[in-house]
Amino acid sequence: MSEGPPPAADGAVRRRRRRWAAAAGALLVALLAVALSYRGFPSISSLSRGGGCGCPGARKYTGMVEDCCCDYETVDAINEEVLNPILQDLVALPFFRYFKVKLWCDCPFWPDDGMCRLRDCSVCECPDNEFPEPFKKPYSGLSPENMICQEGKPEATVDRTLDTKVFKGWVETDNPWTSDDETDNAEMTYVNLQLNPERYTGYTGDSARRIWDAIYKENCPKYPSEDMCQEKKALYKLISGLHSSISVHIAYDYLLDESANLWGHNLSLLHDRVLKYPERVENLYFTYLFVLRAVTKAADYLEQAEYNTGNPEEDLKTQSLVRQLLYNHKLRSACPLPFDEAKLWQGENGPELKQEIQKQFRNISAIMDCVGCEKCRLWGKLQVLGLGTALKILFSVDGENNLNQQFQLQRNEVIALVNLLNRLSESVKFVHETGSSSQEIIKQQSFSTLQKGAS
Ligand SMILES: Cc1cc2nc3c(=O)[nH]c(=O)nc-3n(C[C@H](O)[C@H](O)[C@H](O)COP(=O)(O)OP(=O)(O)OC[C@H]3O[C@@H](n4cnc5c(N)ncnc54)[C@H](O)[C@@H]3O)c2cc1C
Repeated sequence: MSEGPPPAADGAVRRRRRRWAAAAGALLVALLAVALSYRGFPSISSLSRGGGCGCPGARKYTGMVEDCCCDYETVDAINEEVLNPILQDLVALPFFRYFKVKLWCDCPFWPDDGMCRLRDCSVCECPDNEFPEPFKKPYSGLSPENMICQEGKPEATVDRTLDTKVFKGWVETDNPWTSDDETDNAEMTYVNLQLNPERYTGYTGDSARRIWDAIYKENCPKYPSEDMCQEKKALYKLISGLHSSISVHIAYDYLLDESANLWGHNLSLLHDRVLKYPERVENLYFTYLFVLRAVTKAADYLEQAEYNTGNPEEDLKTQSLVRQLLYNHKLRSACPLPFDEAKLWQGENGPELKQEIQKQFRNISAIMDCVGCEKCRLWGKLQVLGLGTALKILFSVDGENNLNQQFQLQRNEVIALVNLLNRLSESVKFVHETGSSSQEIIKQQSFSTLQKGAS
């Protein structure tokens, strides 16, 4: 009697094993799909969102950006080919790299916020010798007292080093959409934005959450239904789009290994905070188009503005890049009206609604003084001023929809506006480039976790 199975039976066993493997594979895929949907992943069909073939990994966002006049494909193409390269060069030039800001934490809402007091030196509890020497190096422009007050997080500190270039002043004018008085120079300092990239700072927990909660709950609640008016919906989307962009920058430049001071992309953070929620990506594109519309609407004003910093070569370059940004032929023909602001404030109660929303936005701007991390406060203030400037341009000071003769921008508003556009452009680019690959990485991670669990 032979001990092993006959050759014919051997083939049958192999076929049976293959069938079992196929069935087990199908079961795993089904389990994976359930697990992914449980974790809040969009379904495979919603991944393609009208992208044609519906294959996972295919481009996700197609068609018109909601409430805008330009589609996702055009935004991605124009951003990558035209806008991003111009903006990247522009923000590095002297005119756009120095931002005037009141960094003192002067929170009007939570005077007892320990986090805020501590970080701004009212209470300095950490002894200087707690900080390793290499941590101090990049911040040599700061006084030792300032170093003490960063709770061991030097990456959250603003580097105030400036070069010796001088500025030619612009008009001093206040922005009605923001709470800071932009004409008041007391306690204002200049910051070189190039030395302070927006990135991971370690600012998390209750303090950060409280800021976002206050912004959303009290000042721009998520629109509950289709009934909500367009203007309130737009305010929510602007803030949500800005929030997405901040999260994208944290994910783009993340401290991966603190002991080795290793920085890099954190794709799972990008996925968990932004990509997992299609609405957050949509709001990012919305905010980008809104700000782009403001920049192109103010084209004549911006073209004639003074970009003098005392460095003729760099200033000529600034002027030339500003013109390229404003009058780019590709942009003008592909996306002539990124957002149609004329549709807003048309109802009977338009003027009252505008006052209400202006007040809410001013409140949001005041909340920036409560952000308990200096660098986050810097970028929070800059970007909120940038949005306030876009709102001022689109719905100019006296409520007219057209820019009137008296319309004026402050230099700092223009700096904030262009730097905000650049931040949004970077976020759109990163989301577009890594969107589908990060989905794949997360899926593979979930798949191997599932496999480990099954074995
Ligand atoms: C003005 C400001 C600037 C900041 N800048 C930085 C920075 O430069 N670097 C840094 O490391 N940290 C920064 N932070 C902190 C950062 O934004 C997060 O708060 C922090 O990383 C904790 O993240 P989280 O996962 O708790 O969710 P959070 O981002 O704090 O979100 C809180 C809640 O808001 C909702 N939410 C999240 N995203 C959106 C969205 N796009 N649209 C609508 N709702 C949303 C969700 O319900 C979420 O649970 C900043 C915070 C603020 C308020």
